[in-house]
Amino acid sequence: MTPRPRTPLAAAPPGTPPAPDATIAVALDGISRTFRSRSGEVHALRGVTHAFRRGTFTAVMGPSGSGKSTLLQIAAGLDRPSRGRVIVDGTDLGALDQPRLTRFRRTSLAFVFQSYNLLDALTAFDNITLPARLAGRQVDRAAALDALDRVGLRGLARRRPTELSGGQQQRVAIARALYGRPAVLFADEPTGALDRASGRMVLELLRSLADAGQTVVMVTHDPLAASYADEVLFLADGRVVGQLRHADPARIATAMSELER
Ligand SMILES: Nc1ncnc2c1ncn2[C@@H]1O[C@H](COP(=O)(O)OP(=O)(O)OP(=O)(O)O)[C@@H](O)[C@H]1O
Repeated sequence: MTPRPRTPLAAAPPGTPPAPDATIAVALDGISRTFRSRSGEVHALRGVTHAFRRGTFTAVMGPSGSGKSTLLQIAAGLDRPSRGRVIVDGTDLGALDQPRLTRFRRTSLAFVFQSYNLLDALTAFDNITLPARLAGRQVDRAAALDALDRVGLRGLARRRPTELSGGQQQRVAIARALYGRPAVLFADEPTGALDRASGRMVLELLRSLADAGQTVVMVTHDPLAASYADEVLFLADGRVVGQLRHADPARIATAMSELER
Protein backbone atom coordinates (compact mmCIF):
# COMPACT_ATOMS: atom_id res chain seq x y z
CA MET A 1 0.00 0.00 0.00
CA THR A 2 1.20 3.54 -0.64
CA PRO A 3 2.17 5.47 2.48
CA ARG A 4 -0.32 8.20 3.20
CA PRO A 5 0.67 11.55 1.69
CA ARG A 6 0.01 14.51 3.95
CA THR A 7 -3.06 16.39 2.80
CA PRO A 8 -3.04 20.21 2.74
CA LEU A 9 -5.37 20.15 5.76
CA ALA A 10 -3.05 17.93 7.79
CA ALA A 11 -0.24 20.42 7.25
CA ALA A 12 -2.19 23.36 8.72
CA PRO A 13 -1.52 24.24 12.37
CA PRO A 14 -4.44 23.48 14.70
CA GLY A 15 -7.16 26.11 14.61
CA THR A 16 -6.23 27.40 11.16
CA PRO A 17 -9.26 27.61 8.87
CA PRO A 18 -8.66 25.40 5.84
CA ALA A 19 -7.72 27.17 2.63
CA PRO A 20 -10.73 26.78 0.30
CA ASP A 21 -9.87 24.21 -2.32
CA ALA A 22 -12.47 23.84 -5.06
CA THR A 23 -11.11 20.43 -6.04
CA ILE A 24 -12.10 18.92 -2.68
CA ALA A 25 -15.70 17.81 -2.12
CA VAL A 26 -15.32 16.57 1.46
CA ALA A 27 -12.46 17.24 3.85
CA LEU A 28 -12.18 15.35 7.12
CA ASP A 29 -9.79 17.17 9.42
CA GLY A 30 -8.64 15.27 12.51
CA ILE A 31 -11.95 13.46 13.03
CA SER A 32 -12.39 11.44 16.21
CA ARG A 33 -15.61 9.83 17.39
CA THR A 34 -15.99 8.29 20.80
CA PHE A 35 -19.10 6.39 21.86
CA ARG A 36 -19.94 5.79 25.48
CA SER A 37 -21.25 2.32 26.09
CA ARG A 38 -21.96 0.37 29.27
CA SER A 39 -18.59 -1.34 29.00
CA GLY A 40 -16.75 2.00 28.67
CA GLU A 41 -15.66 4.28 25.85
CA VAL A 42 -15.39 3.02 22.27
CA HIS A 43 -13.03 4.97 20.03
CA ALA A 44 -14.66 4.40 16.64
CA LEU A 45 -12.46 6.98 14.85
CA ARG A 46 -9.12 8.28 16.08
CA GLY A 47 -7.91 11.36 14.20
CA VAL A 48 -8.93 10.70 10.60
CA THR A 49 -7.75 13.29 8.08
CA HIS A 50 -8.63 12.79 4.44
CA ALA A 51 -9.71 14.81 1.41
CA PHE A 52 -12.24 13.29 -1.00
CA ARG A 53 -11.64 14.93 -4.36
CA ARG A 54 -14.50 16.21 -6.46
CA GLY A 55 -15.62 13.87 -9.22
CA THR A 56 -13.80 10.87 -7.79
CA PHE A 57 -15.09 7.50 -6.61
CA THR A 58 -13.62 6.36 -3.28
CA ALA A 59 -14.15 2.98 -1.61
CA VAL A 60 -13.71 2.73 2.17
CA MET A 61 -12.63 -0.69 3.42
CA GLY A 62 -11.40 -2.23 6.64
CA PRO A 63 -12.08 -5.05 9.09
CA SER A 64 -15.40 -5.22 10.91
CA GLY A 65 -15.57 -2.53 13.59
CA SER A 66 -12.75 -0.46 12.03
CA GLY A 67 -14.99 2.63 11.80
CA LYS A 68 -16.16 2.61 8.16
CA SER A 69 -19.84 3.29 8.79
CA THR A 70 -19.01 5.87 11.46
CA LEU A 71 -16.77 7.69 8.98
CA LEU A 72 -19.50 7.68 6.33
CA GLN A 73 -22.17 8.89 8.77
CA ILE A 74 -19.95 11.74 9.96
CA ALA A 75 -18.87 12.76 6.45
CA ALA A 76 -22.55 12.79 5.44
CA GLY A 77 -23.60 14.95 8.41
CA LEU A 78 -25.75 12.15 9.91
CA ASP A 79 -23.56 12.08 13.02
CA ARG A 80 -21.25 14.66 14.56
CA PRO A 81 -17.59 14.02 15.44
CA SER A 82 -16.34 14.22 19.02
CA ARG A 83 -13.33 16.15 17.67
CA GLY A 84 -12.28 17.55 14.31
CA ARG A 85 -13.95 19.24 11.38
CA VAL A 86 -15.97 18.08 8.39
CA ILE A 87 -15.99 20.47 5.45
CA VAL A 88 -18.37 19.69 2.60
CA ASP A 89 -18.33 21.84 -0.50
CA GLY A 90 -16.58 24.58 1.52
CA THR A 91 -19.13 24.46 4.39
CA ASP A 92 -17.91 23.56 7.89
CA LEU A 93 -20.69 21.24 9.14
CA GLY A 94 -19.70 21.93 12.76
CA ALA A 95 -20.69 25.58 12.31
CA LEU A 96 -24.29 24.63 11.43
CA ASP A 97 -26.97 24.23 14.09
CA GLN A 98 -29.21 21.17 13.75
CA PRO A 99 -31.93 22.71 11.53
CA ARG A 100 -29.33 24.24 9.19
CA LEU A 101 -27.37 20.98 9.11
CA THR A 102 -30.55 19.08 8.22
CA ARG A 103 -31.29 21.59 5.44
CA PHE A 104 -27.71 21.39 4.15
CA ARG A 105 -27.85 17.60 4.19
CA ARG A 106 -31.12 17.57 2.26
CA THR A 107 -29.83 19.90 -0.43
CA SER A 108 -26.17 18.86 -0.76
CA LEU A 109 -25.77 15.26 0.37
CA ALA A 110 -27.35 11.95 -0.46
CA PHE A 111 -27.14 8.52 1.10
CA VAL A 112 -27.79 5.12 -0.46
CA PHE A 113 -28.15 2.09 1.80
CA GLN A 114 -27.81 -1.66 1.30
CA SER A 115 -31.59 -2.05 1.77
CA TYR A 116 -32.98 0.30 -0.84
CA ASN A 117 -35.49 1.93 1.53
CA LEU A 118 -38.14 2.44 -1.14
CA LEU A 119 -41.84 2.61 -0.34
CA ASP A 120 -43.68 -0.31 -1.97
CA ALA A 121 -46.91 1.67 -2.32
CA LEU A 122 -45.28 4.31 -4.55
CA THR A 123 -44.06 4.17 -8.15
CA ALA A 124 -40.37 4.65 -8.93
CA PHE A 125 -41.12 8.25 -9.97
CA ASP A 126 -43.01 8.98 -6.73
CA ASN A 127 -40.28 7.37 -4.62
CA ILE A 128 -37.74 9.66 -6.27
CA THR A 129 -39.73 12.81 -5.66
CA LEU A 130 -41.03 11.90 -2.17
CA PRO A 131 -38.22 13.63 -0.20
CA ALA A 132 -38.88 16.88 -2.10
CA ARG A 133 -42.61 16.61 -1.45
CA LEU A 134 -42.03 15.90 2.25
CA ALA A 135 -39.80 18.98 2.40
CA GLY A 136 -42.67 21.00 0.89
CA ARG A 137 -40.86 21.63 -2.39
CA GLN A 138 -42.46 21.50 -5.80
CA VAL A 139 -41.79 18.36 -7.79
CA ASP A 140 -39.39 18.94 -10.69
CA ARG A 141 -40.72 16.38 -13.17
CA ALA A 142 -37.91 16.91 -15.68
CA ALA A 143 -35.25 16.47 -12.97
CA ALA A 144 -36.87 13.25 -11.75
CA LEU A 145 -37.01 11.81 -15.28
CA ASP A 146 -33.42 12.93 -15.83
CA ALA A 147 -32.37 11.09 -12.64
CA LEU A 148 -34.16 7.94 -13.89
CA ASP A 149 -32.40 8.41 -17.22
CA ARG A 150 -29.01 8.60 -15.54
CA VAL A 151 -29.58 5.22 -13.88
CA GLY A 152 -30.92 3.72 -17.11
CA LEU A 153 -34.53 3.29 -15.91
CA ARG A 154 -36.49 6.02 -17.65
CA GLY A 155 -38.94 3.49 -19.08
CA LEU A 156 -39.78 2.11 -15.64
CA ALA A 157 -40.97 5.33 -13.94
CA ARG A 158 -44.45 3.93 -13.26
CA ARG A 159 -43.32 0.59 -11.81
CA ARG A 160 -43.59 -0.08 -8.09
CA PRO A 161 -40.62 -1.59 -6.18
CA THR A 162 -42.30 -5.02 -6.07
CA GLU A 163 -42.31 -4.99 -9.89
CA LEU A 164 -38.56 -4.34 -10.07
CA SER A 165 -35.49 -6.55 -9.53
CA GLY A 166 -33.19 -5.86 -6.58
CA GLY A 167 -30.66 -4.19 -8.87
CA GLN A 168 -33.35 -2.01 -10.43
CA GLN A 169 -34.63 -1.06 -6.97
CA GLN A 170 -31.13 0.00 -5.96
CA ARG A 171 -30.87 2.05 -9.15
CA VAL A 172 -34.15 3.79 -8.24
CA ALA A 173 -32.64 4.51 -4.80
CA ILE A 174 -29.60 6.01 -6.56
CA ALA A 175 -31.90 8.05 -8.84
CA ARG A 176 -33.66 9.37 -5.72
CA ALA A 177 -30.24 10.36 -4.36
CA LEU A 178 -29.30 12.06 -7.63
CA TYR A 179 -32.60 13.96 -7.95
CA GLY A 180 -31.40 16.62 -5.51
CA ARG A 181 -28.09 17.02 -7.45
CA PRO A 182 -25.99 16.30 -4.34
CA ALA A 183 -22.39 17.45 -3.96
CA VAL A 184 -21.58 13.97 -2.69
CA LEU A 185 -23.28 10.60 -3.01
CA PHE A 186 -22.54 8.32 -0.04
CA ALA A 187 -23.27 4.61 -0.31
CA ASP A 188 -23.04 2.06 2.51
CA GLU A 189 -22.65 -1.46 1.04
CA PRO A 190 -24.90 -0.61 -1.95
CA THR A 191 -24.31 -4.02 -3.55
CA GLY A 192 -24.48 -6.04 -0.32
CA ALA A 193 -27.97 -7.41 -1.03
CA LEU A 194 -27.53 -7.94 -4.78
CA ASP A 195 -26.53 -10.92 -6.91
CA ARG A 196 -23.28 -10.60 -8.81
CA ALA A 197 -24.77 -9.38 -12.13
CA SER A 198 -27.04 -6.74 -10.52
CA GLY A 199 -24.19 -5.65 -8.26
CA ARG A 200 -21.96 -5.17 -11.28
CA MET A 201 -24.57 -2.94 -12.96
CA VAL A 202 -24.83 -0.78 -9.84
CA LEU A 203 -21.03 -0.50 -9.62
CA GLU A 204 -20.77 0.39 -13.30
CA LEU A 205 -23.42 3.03 -12.69
CA LEU A 206 -21.51 4.53 -9.73
CA ARG A 207 -18.35 4.49 -11.86
CA SER A 208 -20.08 6.29 -14.74
CA LEU A 209 -21.56 8.88 -12.37
CA ALA A 210 -18.07 9.66 -11.05
CA ASP A 211 -16.74 9.85 -14.62
CA ALA A 212 -19.45 12.44 -15.27
CA GLY A 213 -18.30 14.55 -12.29
CA GLN A 214 -20.30 13.16 -9.34
CA THR A 215 -18.30 12.58 -6.14
CA VAL A 216 -19.03 9.09 -4.78
CA VAL A 217 -17.91 7.62 -1.44
CA MET A 218 -18.80 3.96 -0.82
CA VAL A 219 -18.22 1.58 2.09
CA THR A 220 -17.75 -2.01 0.98
CA HIS A 221 -16.35 -5.34 2.17
CA ASP A 222 -15.95 -6.59 -1.39
CA PRO A 223 -12.56 -6.17 -3.15
CA LEU A 224 -14.26 -6.53 -6.54
CA ALA A 225 -16.66 -3.68 -5.72
CA ALA A 226 -13.77 -1.55 -4.40
CA SER A 227 -11.84 -2.08 -7.66
CA TYR A 228 -14.39 0.15 -9.46
CA ALA A 229 -13.20 3.10 -7.33
CA ASP A 230 -10.38 5.50 -8.16
CA GLU A 231 -9.05 5.14 -4.66
CA VAL A 232 -9.46 2.65 -1.83
CA LEU A 233 -9.07 4.01 1.70
CA PHE A 234 -8.23 1.40 4.35
CA LEU A 235 -9.27 1.83 7.97
CA ALA A 236 -8.12 -0.22 10.95
CA ASP A 237 -9.02 0.45 14.54
CA GLY A 238 -10.42 3.91 13.73
CA ARG A 239 -7.40 5.13 11.76
CA VAL A 240 -6.60 5.45 8.06
CA VAL A 241 -3.81 2.95 7.55
CA GLY A 242 -3.34 3.05 3.80
CA GLN A 243 -4.69 3.79 0.38
CA LEU A 244 -4.50 2.27 -3.07
CA ARG A 245 -5.25 3.96 -6.37
CA HIS A 246 -6.69 2.17 -9.40
CA ALA A 247 -6.00 -1.22 -7.84
CA ASP A 248 -7.29 -4.55 -9.11
CA PRO A 249 -9.40 -6.86 -6.90
CA ALA A 250 -6.46 -9.20 -6.13
CA ARG A 251 -4.30 -6.34 -4.87
CA ILE A 252 -7.17 -5.01 -2.75
CA ALA A 253 -7.92 -8.49 -1.34
CA THR A 254 -4.26 -8.91 -0.38
CA ALA A 255 -4.24 -5.54 1.40
CA MET A 256 -7.44 -6.50 3.26
CA SER A 257 -6.09 -9.87 4.36
CA GLU A 258 -2.94 -8.16 5.66
CA LEU A 259 -5.18 -5.91 7.79
CA GLU A 260 -7.27 -8.82 9.05
CA ARG A 261 -4.25 -10.88 10.10
N1 LIG B 1 -23.83 4.03 18.54
C1 LIG B 1 -22.78 3.35 18.97
N2 LIG B 1 -22.57 3.13 20.30
C2 LIG B 1 -21.49 2.46 20.75
N3 LIG B 1 -20.53 1.96 19.95
C3 LIG B 1 -20.68 2.13 18.63
C4 LIG B 1 -21.80 2.83 18.07
N4 LIG B 1 -21.66 2.85 16.72
C5 LIG B 1 -20.52 2.20 16.43
N5 LIG B 1 -19.93 1.77 17.59
C6 LIG B 1 -18.65 1.04 17.70
O1 LIG B 1 -17.68 1.78 16.97
C7 LIG B 1 -16.79 0.89 16.30
C8 LIG B 1 -16.82 1.20 14.80
O2 LIG B 1 -18.11 0.87 14.31
P1 LIG B 1 -18.51 0.99 12.77
O3 LIG B 1 -19.92 0.53 12.63
O4 LIG B 1 -18.16 2.32 12.28
O5 LIG B 1 -17.51 -0.09 12.11
P2 LIG B 1 -17.54 -0.73 10.66
O6 LIG B 1 -16.13 -0.74 10.19
O7 LIG B 1 -18.55 -0.05 9.80
O8 LIG B 1 -18.01 -2.21 10.99
P3 LIG B 1 -18.81 -3.29 10.09
O9 LIG B 1 -17.91 -3.61 8.93
O10 LIG B 1 -18.95 -4.47 11.02
O11 LIG B 1 -20.12 -2.69 9.69
C9 LIG B 1 -17.24 -0.52 16.65
O12 LIG B 1 -16.46 -0.97 17.73
C10 LIG B 1 -18.68 -0.33 17.05
O13 LIG B 1 -19.08 -1.32 17.96
